[in-house]
Amino acid sequence: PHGCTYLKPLETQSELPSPHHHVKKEERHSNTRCETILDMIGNTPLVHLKNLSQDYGIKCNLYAKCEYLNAGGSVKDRIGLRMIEEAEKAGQIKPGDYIIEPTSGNTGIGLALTCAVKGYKCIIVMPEKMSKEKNDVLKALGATIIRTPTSAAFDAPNSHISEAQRIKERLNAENPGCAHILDQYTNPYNPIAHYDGTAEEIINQLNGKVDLIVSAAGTGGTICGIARKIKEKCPDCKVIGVDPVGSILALPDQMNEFSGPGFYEVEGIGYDFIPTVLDRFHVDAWFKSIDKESFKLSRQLIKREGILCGGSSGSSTYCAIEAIKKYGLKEGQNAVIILPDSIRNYMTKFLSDEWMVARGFMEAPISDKDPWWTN
Ligand SMILES: C=C(NCc1c(COP(=O)(O)O)cnc(C)c1O)C(=O)O
Repeated sequence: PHGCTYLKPLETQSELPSPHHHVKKEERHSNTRCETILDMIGNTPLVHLKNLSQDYGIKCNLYAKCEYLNAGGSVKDRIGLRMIEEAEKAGQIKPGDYIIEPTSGNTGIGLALTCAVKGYKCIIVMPEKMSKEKNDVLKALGATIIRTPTSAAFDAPNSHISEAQRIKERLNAENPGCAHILDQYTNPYNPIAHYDGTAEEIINQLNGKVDLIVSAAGTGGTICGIARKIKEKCPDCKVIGVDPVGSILALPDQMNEFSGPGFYEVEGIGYDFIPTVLDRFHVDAWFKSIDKESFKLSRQLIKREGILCGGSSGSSTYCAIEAIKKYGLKEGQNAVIILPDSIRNYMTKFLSDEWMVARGFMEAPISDKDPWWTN
């Protein structure tokens, strides 16, 4: 039902751009007309990381799938829209209802954006750890935001998951059927959105030649949806999952043993339980990520490629470089990193030198006249 239309009339079938058509700058978006901003979810660009490849001596083609260029600023816009569309199709929700979701923020923004356009009331339940920037975007989109303790275990009564359930029950007690949790942790349309969308786009953008895909996991919807389609169309492609130290998503389980604090700063990835939508066996190999290297790589993507990405993008990029070296990807082979969200969510966090220095993620700049991008 959605779809941007390029206004330039195509005279004949032969003029239809092939799926591998490199859209020229003058064609892209300059004449796009959309019914709503929801049409600007999906079809994100795949960008060649030439400078970073040079910096790390990478011989294969290294690409970034820039999911931060979705309408709401993250990969989770895809599932926010798809979960609502499927619930509408199934007659489960109607405009005016409450859509409630436990989230680390980006799924919340994707849902709140869709709710704003379609006329739903949105209630987002988000752990305290998540940034003020996400909170402010959600507020601007008209969502009601409830914050929960970061340290609460997923099944504790004060976790974001339990709190969302309580709010839903209370609202339905007053007005039966008015409140719904679409639930990204169990909803099949979470991975399906990536099976149908993200994966197909990558395969088309690389003319069907994909040798490695690296994605950091939270619910696991992105990596599982992509893995299922890639294994069908590019069976030799390696699918690499990234899980932060302190989380338990990686396999084998021994990788998840650690002695340090369970807390990590990167937002959106890793959990203390295995989400239903995450089929860990679809992933060929898991790599563990740490905060310091994640933020270092995010800052390098910004500084060397002009790619204004978030912290988990650095987690995936760090592990992608490790994986490319481990598997010896050669010239002509294609590696893809999923970059889930943008710098917007972390302006007062990893983008701030003070914030980074205070947590030991970087040395204090030589002088305050030398902002981070000069050293
Ligand atoms: C689970 C949520 N986010 C997932 C996420 C991910 C992982 O995406 P998954 O498809 O959930 O595995 C990576 N990076 C960032 C910045 C994210 O926000 C959420 O926003 O509620």
